[in-house]
Amino acid sequence: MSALGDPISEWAGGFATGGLVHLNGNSLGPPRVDLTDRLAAVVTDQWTPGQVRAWFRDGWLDLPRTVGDKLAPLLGAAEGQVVIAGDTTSTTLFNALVAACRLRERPVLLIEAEAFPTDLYIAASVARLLGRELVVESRDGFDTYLGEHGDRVGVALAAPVDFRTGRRRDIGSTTALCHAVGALAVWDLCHAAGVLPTNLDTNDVDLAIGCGYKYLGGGPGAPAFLYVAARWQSEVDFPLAGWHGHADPFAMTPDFVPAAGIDRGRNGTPPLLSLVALDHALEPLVAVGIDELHRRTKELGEAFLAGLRPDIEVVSPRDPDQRGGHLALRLPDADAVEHGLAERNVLVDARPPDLIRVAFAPLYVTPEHVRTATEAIHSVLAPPN
Ligand SMILES: Cc1ncc(COP(=O)(O)O)c(C=O)c1O
Ligand SMILES: Nc1c(O)cccc1C(=O)C[C@H](N)C(=O)O
Repeated sequence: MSALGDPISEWAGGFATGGLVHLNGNSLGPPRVDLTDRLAAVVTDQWTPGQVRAWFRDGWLDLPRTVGDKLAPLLGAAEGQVVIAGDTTSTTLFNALVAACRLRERPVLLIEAEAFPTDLYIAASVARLLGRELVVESRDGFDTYLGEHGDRVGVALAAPVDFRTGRRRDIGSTTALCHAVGALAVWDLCHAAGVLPTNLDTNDVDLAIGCGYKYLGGGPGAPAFLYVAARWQSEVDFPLAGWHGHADPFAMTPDFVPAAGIDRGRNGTPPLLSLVALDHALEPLVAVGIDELHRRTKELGEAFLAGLRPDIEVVSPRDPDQRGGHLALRLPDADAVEHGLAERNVLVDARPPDLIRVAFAPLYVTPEHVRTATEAIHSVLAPPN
C-alpha cells in the first residue's frame, strides 16, 4: 500500500468540497461539513437565549484568547502568547510592526523585497509614521544587510515561505541573526501556519502574525492571529490601544491601562461568528498535529511532481524541506491556465507575471485530487514539442 492513504485521509471526507479540487495557494478552501451546525448552535443556543449576556456567560469575551491558545501548539507556542484580536492580517501586522519598532528605537525597518505586497505597503506606512527608514532588500541581500548594517536595524520583517515561489526562509537562523545585531524579528506566517512547523518559542521569535483563512481554514475573511513572546508582553505598546486591550475594559476608565499578558494585543469587539468558525476549523488540525500535517503536505507535493510532465518548469525548490505547502510552476499563459483548470473543477491561482501556484492543504487535498490536477494541467497545456 502506498504511504498515501494514512489515517489523516479520514479527515478529507469531513470537508464540503463541492466537487472541486482546491489547490488554490492558498486563500480559501472548503469548509468542514458540520460548520453550519456549529454556527447555527451558537446562534440558537447562545445568541438567541443570551443576547448581550452571551458575551459574559458563554465565554465569548474570552474567545480571542482561548482560540489563540488552541492555535498555539500548531505554531510551537506555549499558552498565553497567541491572540485572535479580530482584525485583518494587514491591520494586525500594522499593530505588531509599530509595537516592535517602539521596542527598538533604531533608524531602519528592514523587509524582504519578495514580501507579500500588503507587508511592503504596511511597512512603508509604519516607517513614514515613525520617521524610520524602510530598507527593502532581496532575499539574499536581507541577510547581507543585517551582517553589514545590523546595528542600524530596529526591526526586521520576514516570511518563512515566499508567497510566490514557496521557498522557505529558516525562522531560527534569521531570528538569531537579527538578535545577534540587536534587532527584533517579526514574522508573517500567513503561508506557514497550519502547514509548516514554525516553533516560535524555540526559535526565539519576538512577534508574529498570520491569517486565519489559508491553511488554518477559518473561512472568508477569518481574523488574523498575533503572537507576542512572553518576554515582551509587559513592555509591548500597541498603537491600536482599544478598550478590549485594557486591563479592565468594563471599568470604562478614561485612561488606557494595558492588560497584562497577550490580551493587550486585542483592541475592539471581536467578530464572534468568525472566531467560532476559526475555532471549529482548528479542531482537526490540532488533532493531527503540525508534524503530521507537514509530512502529508510534502507527500502530496512529491506525488504531484512525480506525475507532472517533466518539461513544465517548477520554480519552487525541488527539496520538499526547502519549500512551504505550495509549488509554483512557470507557465507563460498563467491566467489562461488558471481559467482552463477552473473549467475542469481544479482551482489553482495565477500570480503575475507567469506563475501558477498549486497548494497542498494536508487535510482535504487527497492523492486523487493530485492525480486529477496533473491530468487537468496536461490537458489544458499544449502537448510538448
Ligand atoms: C503573506 C501575506 N501577508 C499578508 C496577507 C494579507 O492579508 P489580509 O488580506 O488578511 O490583510 C496575505 C494575503 O492576503 C499574505 O499572503
Ligand atoms: N485573501 C484573499 C482573498 O480573499 C481572495 C483572493 C486571494 C486572497 C489572498 O489571500 C491572496 C494571498 N495572500 C496570496 O498569497 O496571494
